[in-house]
Amino acid sequence: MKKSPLYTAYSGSALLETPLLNKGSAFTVDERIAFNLAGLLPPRYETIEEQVSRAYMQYKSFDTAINKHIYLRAIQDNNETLFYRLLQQHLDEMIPIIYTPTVGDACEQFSDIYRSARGLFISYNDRHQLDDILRNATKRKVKVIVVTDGERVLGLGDQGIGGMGISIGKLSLYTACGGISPAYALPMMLDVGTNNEKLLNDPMYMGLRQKRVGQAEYDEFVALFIQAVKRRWPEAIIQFEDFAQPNAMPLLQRYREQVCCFNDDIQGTAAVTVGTLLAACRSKNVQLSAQHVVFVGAGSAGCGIAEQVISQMVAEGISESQARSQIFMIDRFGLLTDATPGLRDFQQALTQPQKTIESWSYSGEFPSLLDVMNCAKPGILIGVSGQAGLFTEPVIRAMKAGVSTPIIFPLSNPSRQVEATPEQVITWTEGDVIIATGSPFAPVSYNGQQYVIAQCNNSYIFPGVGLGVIAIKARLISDEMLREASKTLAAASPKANNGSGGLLPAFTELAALSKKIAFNVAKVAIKQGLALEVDDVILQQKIDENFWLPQYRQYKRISA
Ligand SMILES: NC(=O)C1=CN([C@@H]2O[C@H](COP(=O)(O)OP(=O)(O)OC[C@H]3O[C@@H](n4cnc5c(N)ncnc54)[C@H](O)[C@@H]3O)[C@@H](O)[C@H]2O)C=CC1
Ligand SMILES: CC(=O)C(=O)O
Ligand SMILES: [Mg+2]
Repeated sequence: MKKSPLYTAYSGSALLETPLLNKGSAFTVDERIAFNLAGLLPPRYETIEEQVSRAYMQYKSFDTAINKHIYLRAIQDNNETLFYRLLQQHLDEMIPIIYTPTVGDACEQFSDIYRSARGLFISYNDRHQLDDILRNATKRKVKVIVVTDGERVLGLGDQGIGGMGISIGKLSLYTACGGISPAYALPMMLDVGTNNEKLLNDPMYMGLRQKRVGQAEYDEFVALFIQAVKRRWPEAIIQFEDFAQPNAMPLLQRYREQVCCFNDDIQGTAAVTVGTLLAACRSKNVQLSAQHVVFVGAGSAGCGIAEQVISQMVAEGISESQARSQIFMIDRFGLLTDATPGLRDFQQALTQPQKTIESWSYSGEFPSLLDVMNCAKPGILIGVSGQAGLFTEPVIRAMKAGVSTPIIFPLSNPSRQVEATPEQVITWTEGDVIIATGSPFAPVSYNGQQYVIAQCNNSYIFPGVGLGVIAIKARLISDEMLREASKTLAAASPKANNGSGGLLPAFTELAALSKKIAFNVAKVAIKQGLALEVDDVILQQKIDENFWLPQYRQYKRISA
């Protein structure tokens, strides 16, 4: 569909320096005259396809993933349309560069590799100038904000201001896979200090050089931030990303009824994991509600997934207490039971009664992961601990001894934090396994068979949810909407539908999948009274209209 012309007052070098508007060598002869660009560009006019060819050639010349990341980010900061066109054409190859695993390195090295401004950095010291700061944003019509405080970046711990890398990466996927115009997407970083000594002692570190502020100051700061966003962009979605466990759930509970927000690590991860589990169970011809499920890492992601697994089991017809009895949460000190001290509220609801384990054989104070494998005989094992190597050979072999075709999801990111590599899991189960990981892994060959490794990552969920919410201006994001996203994902599984192919659709199909998720999620929002009613035809039209594509528009000049 050809877009209408875009009217802009920018011209000359200001136009070339505005990434949302810059077309570089693709400015036409007429535009070069109309916008005072003559002489500022090499004479030859180029199409976006020609620009993509050059950019890809340059991209290929970099040897390391981090240098490729720096190069792609430079294009993004220079010409967003070209960046997304390049990404669209090489999605499989470039997603691991702009997102996990390489984004983890980019967050760790954020200050070292910093090049140019993007998004908003809001430091605690600026808490009384929030309205001014939000007014300074280069984008006026913001519809999606990804905000982090950098305290738990992937499985890499406190990265302070480096968390901005993850906000940028998530929003790149919102655009590349969910069609959200980059003009509407704003990454944000709340800088409240860092407890990472390495960063505090690093002369290059660009964030506040102090320990994180105390809880009362923190809560007040976040409250001021939420109020300021509500004043400036009342309809914007706020995606909380990579907040540490003490703040993730409390912030979600505090704000989810006040603003259109969600926590990606709790809710997005739950939606993608339950969707992938449903696909796995379907392809194995079993019910999720018949499984014992073990989680390693009873944090934001683990407890978020567990609660959604319980809802799904109840929807399949078992009682809630039965469903809870089938969930085994393991953290640093072993299985969580009602005798485990110091648990948070959301963990307490997921403990096993001590009396359940009375007949178990174990030696420590609480059963270890290996004990749980031997005694609970789970069909499903999920890793969300952020700790590499926890799924050891004895653990996987013990699981396999208790069940045929175990479902094993080591979901921690980035790749180097994975609980076990797909190759290890496939070898130790002798190839009889259904596996998905959080970061991308290459297919594994075992005994003459190729195993495609599904990437169970919340990036399958948030672009579509965001698109649906924006299309109908939903007021809030409900659990039911996220459950619908999960169901839509499960229904798109090639393996569950055809008995072969990947457990999840390929990333290259994510744009089409996001539109389906958007449609279904929007319908639920309408049904729940969270958005104005529209019929299906109009709804589809709104989704299509909101789906931005990386193509240049013709520019017309308006006087400043
Ligand atoms: N695939 C995906 O889409 C997603 C993956 N994740 C990954 O999950 C991991 C955890 O994220 P969150 O739950 O938000 O963090 P979190 O910090 O809230 O939870 C991690 C939990 O693991 C526990 N843990 C640490 N060492 C352990 C050990 N040796 N044994 C058992 N438990 C241990 C911690 O005590 C903590 O409770 C991260 O690596 C993150 O990258 C998170 C969100 C989405
Ligand atoms: C994928 C994601 O959100 C995480 O690892 O934190
Ligand atoms: Mg995250």
